[in-house]
Amino acid sequence: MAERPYIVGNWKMNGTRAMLSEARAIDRASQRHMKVEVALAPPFTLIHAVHREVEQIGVGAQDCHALTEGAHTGDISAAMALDAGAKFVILGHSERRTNHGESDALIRDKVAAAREAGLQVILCCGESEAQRDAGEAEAHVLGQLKAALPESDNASEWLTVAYEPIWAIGTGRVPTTDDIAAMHGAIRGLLTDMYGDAAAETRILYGGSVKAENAAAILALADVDGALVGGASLTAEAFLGIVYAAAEGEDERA
Ligand SMILES: O=C[C@H](O)COP(=O)(O)O
Repeated sequence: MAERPYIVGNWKMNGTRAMLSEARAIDRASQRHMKVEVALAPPFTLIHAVHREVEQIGVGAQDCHALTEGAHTGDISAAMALDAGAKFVILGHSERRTNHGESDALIRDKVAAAREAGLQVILCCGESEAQRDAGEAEAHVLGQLKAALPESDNASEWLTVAYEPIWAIGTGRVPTTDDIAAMHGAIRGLLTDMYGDAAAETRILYGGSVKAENAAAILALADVDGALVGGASLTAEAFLGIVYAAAEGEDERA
């Protein structure tokens, strides 16, 4: 079991400087709950501003290019994200895979680029509703991870996995706790096969319609080490409800 629960807010394509007050409020409140690690991934345009605004929480990017520099209009390299204040990058999110046609091979290259630059990686995986209905969810998710991860490396120092069933993202629908636990157990098994006992330290987040109301039940599951939160990370009030649920869970376990 990883040391502290990790609650990460992914602002997606939301946020202007007016939202810095939300980041500040999240940061200040999180300082009173040090048993929980909290981070935000704002859009590229706000990484530097959020980094300057906060004292405690981590700041990350939502994507990076697989190359270090060059003629790639509109793209951002891992080193640029790091320079702006990011300490991690979310890679392989289903919205990148769907909207930008990102393949497992490209995501593998991006993971390598992020590591080379010194960024931690939150690697996303998740099945569609059709894949789950066909009984292919686990094979699909494990296949995504195998395709994107290096085989001989101690990943626990830089890797976080986020399991996000596509059909649960932004829909208000959440898998059963049994289904979440089964998938997280399977992911832990794969990481252990790949990286040995150190895989116990790799955090596996759940993402998909996490809110204050369902966070405690999800975070209490075996092999769920935190949450990747979209919509409910856009206001301090909603996001902190999840942070507080994680903190209360830690208090109960203590
Ligand atoms: O990255 C976050 C996930 O896609 C979850 O988004 P959501 O909390 O809005 O369902």
